[in-house]
Amino acid sequence: LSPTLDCNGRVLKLDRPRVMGIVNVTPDSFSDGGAHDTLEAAVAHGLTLAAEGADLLDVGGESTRPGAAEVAVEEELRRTIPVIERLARETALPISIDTSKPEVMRAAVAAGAGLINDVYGLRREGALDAAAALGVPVVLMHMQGEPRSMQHEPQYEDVVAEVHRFLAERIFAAEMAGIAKKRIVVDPGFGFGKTLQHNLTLLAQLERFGELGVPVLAGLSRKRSIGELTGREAARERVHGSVAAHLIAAQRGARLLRVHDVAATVDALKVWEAVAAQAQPRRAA
Ligand SMILES: Cn1c(SCC(=O)Nc2ccccc2)nc2c(=O)[nH]c(N)nc21
Repeated sequence: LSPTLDCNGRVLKLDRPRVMGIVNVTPDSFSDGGAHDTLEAAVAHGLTLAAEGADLLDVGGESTRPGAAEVAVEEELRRTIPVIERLARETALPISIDTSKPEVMRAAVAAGAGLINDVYGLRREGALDAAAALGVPVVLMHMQGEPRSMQHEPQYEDVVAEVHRFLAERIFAAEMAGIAKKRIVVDPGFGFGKTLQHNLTLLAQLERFGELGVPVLAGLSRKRSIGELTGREAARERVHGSVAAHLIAAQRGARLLRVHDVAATVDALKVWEAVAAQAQPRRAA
């Protein structure tokens, strides 16, 4: 299986695990907080990630941290569109828009984005139709509950089965809305309504999601679970744990990895690729 995604003219080959670099355009992610500075800093960061070897860049204007407040659509547009325009001009990389709002999807694709990354799985009003009309690939992610409340004692009978069923349903809904299966990527949504144990079970059984017949994206970078396992309080001190987790995800079939630390992840994947290339199954004599 070596699918390719046509991201608004920029082709993303999924013949091997690819690295999605995170470009947050939220004032809290840059010290100054001023709009212009935030824009400049976000663009500079995106270019740095491109230089580090990212295969695509994920631009997001609304923090989806547990308990985060909703951002108005005008504010989300003000943050993301200028960054997407600049990055689309200054790099040849596919750019994904991290949003759940149809208006932001439309404006982002018009500005040069070629992939919709929706943590809400296109469940907002009008999102499915907007994504279908835009004709770009989509990432459908699992979330239990809402960002505000999802981490209040999340519970599952069988987390893998329930996430698997949700993703199968979202694939079906997307296909019914006119989104071809070859334009769909799924994602178990690490940290979105999951305890550490749930996240570990999902990672250990990540191959299960390959049964859905579409590429799998994994995003564990610097998340709380990594912090809990390593005892690293500060997000920027979770690089090593994040690289380990994403290597495991790659070994268990993930073809897209959403990361902050591109250079470190690219190096780890190079080592893994070299060994994986060795272990080609011997042809029957
Ligand atoms: C937009 N987005 C996010 S934001 C949450 C985050 O990074 N939290 C976080 C980051 C750093 C430290 C602590 C928490 N996570 C995913 C994901 O896992 N998959 C897909 N497809 N998109 C995603």
